Amino acid sequence: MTDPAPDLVPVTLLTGFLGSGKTTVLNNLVRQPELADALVIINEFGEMALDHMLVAHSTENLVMEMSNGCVCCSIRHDLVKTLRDITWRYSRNGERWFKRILIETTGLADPAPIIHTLMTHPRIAPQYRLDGIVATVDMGTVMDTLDHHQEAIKQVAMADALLLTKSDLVAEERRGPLLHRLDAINPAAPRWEVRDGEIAAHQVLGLGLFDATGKTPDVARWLNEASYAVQSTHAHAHEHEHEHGQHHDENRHDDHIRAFCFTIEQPIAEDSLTNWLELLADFSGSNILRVKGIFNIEGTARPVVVHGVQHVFHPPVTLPAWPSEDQRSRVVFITRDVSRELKDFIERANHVLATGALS
Ligand SMILES: Nc1nc2c(ncn2[C@@H]2O[C@H](COP(=O)(O)OP(=O)(O)OP(=O)(O)O)[C@@H](O)[C@H]2O)c(=O)[nH]1
Repeated sequence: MTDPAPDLVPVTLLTGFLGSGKTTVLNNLVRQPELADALVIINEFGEMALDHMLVAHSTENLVMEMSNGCVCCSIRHDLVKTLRDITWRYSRNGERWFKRILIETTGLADPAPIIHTLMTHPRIAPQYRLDGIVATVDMGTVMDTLDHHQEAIKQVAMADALLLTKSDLVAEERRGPLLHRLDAINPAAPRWEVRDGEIAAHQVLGLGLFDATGKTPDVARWLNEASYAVQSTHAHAHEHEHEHGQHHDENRHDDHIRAFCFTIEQPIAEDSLTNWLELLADFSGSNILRVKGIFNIEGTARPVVVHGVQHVFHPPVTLPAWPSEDQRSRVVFITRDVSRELKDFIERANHVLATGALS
């Protein structure tokens, strides 16, 4: 297990569908003192690179990436190159001056490949860590967007925080169904209503579990397992479902998203966690969108946290202390297209965690 590594540069990913207000938010964020030492990377797709003109950041602190070709491949390639080069390109007197990075992705991006690059690339992972995924959601168009665009659902499902933009354009009676729909996709992420990009930097920074100030990280917020209506039982799963009696169009993509939370009462063996991580890493499907867990390991006083995007996991991190009285192990899965096979797999993973037995 590793200790939280304050020397890794935190990276915040700002995602959200086309026109959902990312640049407006970014523009507001970069004026705040917390982001004075941030390097901003804007990834634009296609011919028209306009976003950077809208961002009121010193051009010294701004990197524009232009992508053509396949969104996912070119983003991955460009990002690796940019992140590799910026340490020397943006150093003063031989020292890197920026303390954090903010990446605005193109609205069509699936965030997963970008996150995988940050977490696994041999030249990138040792230098950077994902601080959080923030997704803007245009309240005016989100229903339609979610109906038609898988990427938008993935952006919402994977986010650590949702910024609900343009609420001024939404009639009061439309808000309920809209929030309900977001509940079904990502019940745990905190949501902030944002008018014309106005959001305090501290609400979108430090969403991960590392805290350079040495404070105990806010695991409760990170895991937010209360939103899954967890009742304490032994290794028991609770599925976050739509409310009964609700009728949805069967073909709606986001009806395929489910969130599960497991709680394990007894401390678990370290081997169980190792086996569990191996099992998940071997899982070949991409239908596990996000996994987060906090673990009480036998014989240790400090909790271990793990988080993964699809089958890629950050190395487990030992926190300085338990953040609250609750010292049970808890795991959250956000999944897509929950087939019988996927359910069986999650059950098996759960069993491995509770017992350590791989079969
Ligand atoms: N009414 C209203 N308009 C907003 C709000 N936030 C952003 N907008 C407008 O929405 C439009 C799109 O905002 P952008 O910030 O460019 O969106 P984006 O996600 O960066 O767009 P792409 O880069 O094209 O994906 C702009 O005209 C903004 O002025 C809001 O809270 N209310």
